[in-house]
Amino acid sequence: MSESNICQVRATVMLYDDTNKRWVPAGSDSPAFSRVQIFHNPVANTYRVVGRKLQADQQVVINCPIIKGMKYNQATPNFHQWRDPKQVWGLNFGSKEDAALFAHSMMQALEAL
Ligand SMILES: CC(=O)N[C@@H](Cc1ccccc1Cl)C(=O)N1CCC[C@]12C=C[C@@H]1CC[C@@H](C(=O)N3CCC[C@@H]4C=C[C@H]5CC[C@@H](C(=O)O)N5C(=O)[C@H]43)N1C2=O
Repeated sequence: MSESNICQVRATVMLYDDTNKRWVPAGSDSPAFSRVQIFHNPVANTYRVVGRKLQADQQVVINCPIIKGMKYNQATPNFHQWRDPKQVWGLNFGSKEDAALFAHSMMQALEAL
């Protein structure tokens, strides 16, 4: 099924480690930038956030469905976060413009679900 890419930004993808009450970089332990995209599947009308490390290995560090009614928290102009059933995701954006672009697409997706 073809998915269209509705936005693409640079961000460090983080997960909140509830046990130790701290943020850890998603994927291997190097907190490096990833290319984070929101994909839309128009047939199923589903959206998901996919992030791949910008480094050579292109490791997928996030592949998270956007769930109807999800709360997207813009904690600061550069750091946004949301909960999924299992964990809390955080995006530390490379720029405030990237953060605003991603938030706009996320809001569009949440409104369309
Ligand atoms: C009801 C609910 O779920 N509330 C959630 C938030 C939420 C609300 C509504 C809908 C969804 C969600 Cl997810 C909640 O509050 N959560 C989710 C897990 C973590 C946290 C809990 C406690 C800590 C205290 C401090 C605060 C925090 O984490 N930051 C402050 C703001 C930016 C600041 C920026 C960057 C990151 C990079 C590393 C660390 C640092 O800068 O060194 N850091 C920070 O310190 C960041 N917390 C949270 O956000």
